[in-house]
Amino acid sequence: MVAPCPTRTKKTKALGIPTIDLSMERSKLSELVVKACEEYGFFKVVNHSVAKEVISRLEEEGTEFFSKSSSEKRQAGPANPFGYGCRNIGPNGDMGELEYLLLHTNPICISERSKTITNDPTKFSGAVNDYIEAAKDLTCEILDLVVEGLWVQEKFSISKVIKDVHSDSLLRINHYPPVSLKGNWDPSNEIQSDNNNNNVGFGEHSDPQILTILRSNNVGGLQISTHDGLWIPVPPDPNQFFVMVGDALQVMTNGRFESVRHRVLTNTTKPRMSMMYFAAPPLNWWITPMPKMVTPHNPSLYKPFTWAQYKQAAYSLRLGDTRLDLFKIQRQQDSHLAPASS
Ligand SMILES: C=C1C[C@]23C[C@@]1(O)CC[C@H]2[C@@]12CCC[C@@](C)(C(=O)O1)[C@H]2[C@@H]3C(=O)O
Ligand SMILES: O=C(O)CCC(=O)C(=O)O
Ligand SMILES: [Fe+2]
Repeated sequence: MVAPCPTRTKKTKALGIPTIDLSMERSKLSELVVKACEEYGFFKVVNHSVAKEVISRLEEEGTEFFSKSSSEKRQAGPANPFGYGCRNIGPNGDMGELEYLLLHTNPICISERSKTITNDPTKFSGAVNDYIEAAKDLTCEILDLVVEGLWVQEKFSISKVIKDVHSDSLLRINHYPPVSLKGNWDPSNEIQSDNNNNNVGFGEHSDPQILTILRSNNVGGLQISTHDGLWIPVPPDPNQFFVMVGDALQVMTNGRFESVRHRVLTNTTKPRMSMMYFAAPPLNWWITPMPKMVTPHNPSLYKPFTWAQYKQAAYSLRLGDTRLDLFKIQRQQDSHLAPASS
């Protein structure tokens, strides 16, 4: 038997994460974006136009908030689903080694929620709103490239649903304190560990939305799963952004893109802080494949559903569940085959 060589596998795969330079010529750029979405559902963007100061202001607000005492932080919670959450993820018993702030991106919601988060709500909401605007612009730029690269009908736009005032996009700031390897193992809790006994900060899942824009400090832990089920560690890069295909974009491309499954393992010595912008349509928006993605040879794989229906399904399930299965159209693929003889 030939044993696999773990170092080699890790190195080769780490190099495999696509990096896309947004300053490139547009037609080549859209081609590369589509290729990365098809192959990994994940890529890193460099040469984006988000100002460093917009990133550092949100980072400072996050650091200040998470350094408060537990009782102060709990005043902004519990997360149901918005607000401060600690270890509980979602309503169905999922747990992770993290604490977080989950916010709706509507400016009125931000301004109300900020009052429970900090003594200087104007400064906090200013930093959050500026970051959201920048992340939204980056998302729209990428979605326009997706549409161009797929050669879908002229004038078709996914970015317009993200810009809609009723968009249901979210912002999450995650903080993963360092956790020693199995150090505080407690038989009563539900924290899982991977095969190497690393603690799971945020369990395996895909994001339900259209696209996620992720940025973290210089502490690693994020891993993505390839289509063949291998976990690839993503080296952190605080000045750049990572882009993830979500379930809704999988449907819009009729399965040509697949949402990327990902997870976060905790570091043993350093705290990780990450910020995610989850780009979503308005609640009443129908999620269906784009016109050119459906042909007689390539019929729709999914029943039509609204974003509200999909969210309801997501919140009724566990973090790691493949919720899109609920909306798949079952076709008799092998109907031309003779029934198996008994
Ligand atoms: C366990 C859960 C947390 C989650 C809602 C869910 O029931 C399943 C999806 C989870 C997720 C993953 C991406 C970000 C997030 C905010 C979302 O929209 O879906 C979270 C939800 C959450 O933390 O509330
Ligand atoms: O914290 C991270 O790096 C990723 C978290 C994540 O996947 C999420 O919040 O959906
Ligand atoms: Fe995620």
